[in-house]
Amino acid sequence: MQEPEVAILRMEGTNCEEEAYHAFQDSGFKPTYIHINELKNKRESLEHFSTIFLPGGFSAGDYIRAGSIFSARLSEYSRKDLERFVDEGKPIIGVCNGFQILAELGFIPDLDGKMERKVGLAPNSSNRFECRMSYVKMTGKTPMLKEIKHDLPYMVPVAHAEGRIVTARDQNFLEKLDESGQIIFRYSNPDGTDALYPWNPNGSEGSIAGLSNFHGNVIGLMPHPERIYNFFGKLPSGINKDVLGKNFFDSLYNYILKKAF
Ligand SMILES: NC(=O)CC[C@H](N)C(=O)O
Repeated sequence: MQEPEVAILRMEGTNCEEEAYHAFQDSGFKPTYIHINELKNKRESLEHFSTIFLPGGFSAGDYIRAGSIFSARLSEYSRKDLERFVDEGKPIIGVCNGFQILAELGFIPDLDGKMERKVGLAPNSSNRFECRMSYVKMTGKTPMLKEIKHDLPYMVPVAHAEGRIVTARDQNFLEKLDESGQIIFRYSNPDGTDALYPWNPNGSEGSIAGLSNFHGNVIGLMPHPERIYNFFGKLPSGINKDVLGKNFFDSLYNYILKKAF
């Protein structure tokens, strides 16, 4: 069977593409780096990929807001292709800076399938860059992460300055997201209880760590599952915790096989 192809998008300032490349390869994907200028110059297109991944980093130096310039350029060169990708139910995953880009694009979380910007990633409440291990619990219902158990604390690294999720002022917006299973991950204390700082590293409303679009095929999360299980970020030996790492990418692979994109 041909390996599913994943496009790992990057531009100046992206810095987690290599960990992502190895993470996808370890789970059976064929990864390809695509620089934003290749989309601009039409030297690459997205339609033959089964998955798009937006890695972490400091794209465009986080100028204006983290992710805003990468998102504006993606919108200019490839918005139609990206929207078609979403409509076909293909996975688009954004980790950390990638989540910030997807939120700026209005792809997460669309409510009832309408793409509009209702979520922002603001500076951490601590007003500093937070970089450490954290714990997340799966609380949503995306069909792409079936191998991730609900309500179990998974250890996973975080490293960001603008990870505090803020939402539209409409009063029951978070309740609607919760009802439709779009709050994919929440930060947790190591014992699985609801997290306060430092286990919620940024002060996000509802300790939200990751969101999806209405149909669950576009996911953004601040934690870095691509960093935890390969030679970039091996866990200290003897840790016998559940980690969010290869299981995250294996789940995506199994979803792709079932959908046969
Ligand atoms: N690790 C990352 O992707 C960091 C994202 C962004 N540069 C921030 O600091 O919030």
